Amino acid sequence: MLRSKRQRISDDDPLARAMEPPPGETFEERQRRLAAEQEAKRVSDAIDEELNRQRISEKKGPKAIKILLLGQSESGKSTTLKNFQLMNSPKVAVILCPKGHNTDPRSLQAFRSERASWRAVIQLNVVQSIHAILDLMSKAHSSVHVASTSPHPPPTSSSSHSTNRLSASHKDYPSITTEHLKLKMRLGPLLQVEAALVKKLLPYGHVQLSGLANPAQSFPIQQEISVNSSAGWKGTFSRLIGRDSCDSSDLIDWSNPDDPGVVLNACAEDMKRLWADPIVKKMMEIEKMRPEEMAGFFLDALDRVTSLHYSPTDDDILRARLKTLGVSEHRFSMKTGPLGSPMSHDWRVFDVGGQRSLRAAWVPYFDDMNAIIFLAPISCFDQVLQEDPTVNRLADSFLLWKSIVSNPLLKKTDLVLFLNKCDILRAKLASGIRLADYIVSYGSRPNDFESASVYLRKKFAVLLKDHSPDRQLYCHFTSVTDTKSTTLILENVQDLLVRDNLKRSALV
Ligand SMILES: Nc1nc2c(ncn2[C@@H]2O[C@H](COP(=O)(O)OP(=O)(O)OP(=O)(O)O)[C@@H](O)[C@H]2O)c(=O)[nH]1
Ligand SMILES: [Mg+2]
Repeated sequence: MLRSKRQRISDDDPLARAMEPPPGETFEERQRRLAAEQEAKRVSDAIDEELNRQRISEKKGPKAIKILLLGQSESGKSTTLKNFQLMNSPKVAVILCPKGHNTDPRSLQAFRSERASWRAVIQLNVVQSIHAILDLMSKAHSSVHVASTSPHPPPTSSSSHSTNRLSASHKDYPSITTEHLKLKMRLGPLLQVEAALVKKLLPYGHVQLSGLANPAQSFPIQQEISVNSSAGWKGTFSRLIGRDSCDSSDLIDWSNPDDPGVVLNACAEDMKRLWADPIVKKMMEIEKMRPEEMAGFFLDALDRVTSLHYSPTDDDILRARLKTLGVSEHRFSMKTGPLGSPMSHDWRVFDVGGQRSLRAAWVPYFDDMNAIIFLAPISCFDQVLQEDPTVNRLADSFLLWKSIVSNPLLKKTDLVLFLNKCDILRAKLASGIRLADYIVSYGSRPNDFESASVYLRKKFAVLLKDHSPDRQLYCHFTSVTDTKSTTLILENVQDLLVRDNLKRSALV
């Protein structure tokens, strides 16, 4: 009975039928068949084992190479990160978006979902530059007014931006006219735009008041917004508009009368008038205020950035200023490798906030990094820290570099030094600002970029030699707002780190 049931199953099941011993199999034939089956199983198990081994080793993989970006606030860390983003964007020639806001297909890929958010940041940067100039005008006005009614000169209080500058002790401002006062009034609506833009970004960050409150000025004091770059602020404006698209600038409702761009466009001529005004220029000169060297400077592109259909280019995004709060991690998979045989590597780049109060948050990341890119803005020799106006920015960079190179947790970490903002240094020295007036030891050396940059590099090299003598100095002169040169430098750095990584894994 049992037999007949098995017989039925094998009749129904083609696999069972195929596996059945051939009818009338002899003892020798059976032995041969079983041996063949055993061999087939052995081969199959070996294949499974190999596949399993490959899966495990893929999982373990070559470890991601981790880079931590360090440096004081405004040194260019987030801008360097944006360069990594640009390098990592797929270089496809197909333009998927219907509206070609930017002709570089690479850039369409890199920042496309963030463009509307960066537009708002740039608008805020523009408004804040104008705000700073208006503050200065108010200050000059009140100081001239006080001087004309008082036998004593007014005390010198600094404007919001001049707190970042070692300012002149004696201020002899030119008088402003009623035309200036009218201009200031007409620019009033920009303050509402500023408040609205700050409010939109606020849920993702935090507002800091910068500069000193001046009771004589009718404009409120400046606010600087900082965001946690991992907090999703870049989607803020897309979400406000409410839909998803391939390029977030396609989501901007150009006909919305409440769009900040409308007010900026309406105030464009007055902003240009203010920026070109000779009396305002004279005031800025006295105050040593040079907006063109400040973070987020767009006053030389007012026609473009205030146009009704303005959408930021990559260069604009690189120049936009938004202070970082906290630490954020960015993952890239890039083809890099020495000897002309590019391999795909996973890269993790960590961006941090550089302001003094945020530096304690760097330490937990120290023991797990392959490399640190340390940014020192060497153009800042005549500026002070925003968070502590008693400290010179260059002096702060030297101290910070010293503490990084001598930190025992970073003993095995590669250090790459970017002496940044070389474009600003070059322009500053060419305009007659003397390095020797701020660094006495510079002495009578020529006040040109070549001599100054070599001198400053040497200062950083000496600190490394004194505090970490076994380490080699990898140093680059950079202007990280220039993507072309920065891409070459970052490729060079990546090459160095891949080689180093390979060397280390060979030693392990
Ligand atoms: N002209 C010029 N501007 C630069 C350069 N590097 C950075 N900037 C600008 O300087 C401003 C500050 O740069 P960020 O990259 O935001 O500075 P950060 O180090 O991230 O600053 P925190 O986030 O405050 O720590 C931005 O507006 C940049 O566009 C440079 O080499 N040249
Ligand atoms: Mg930053």
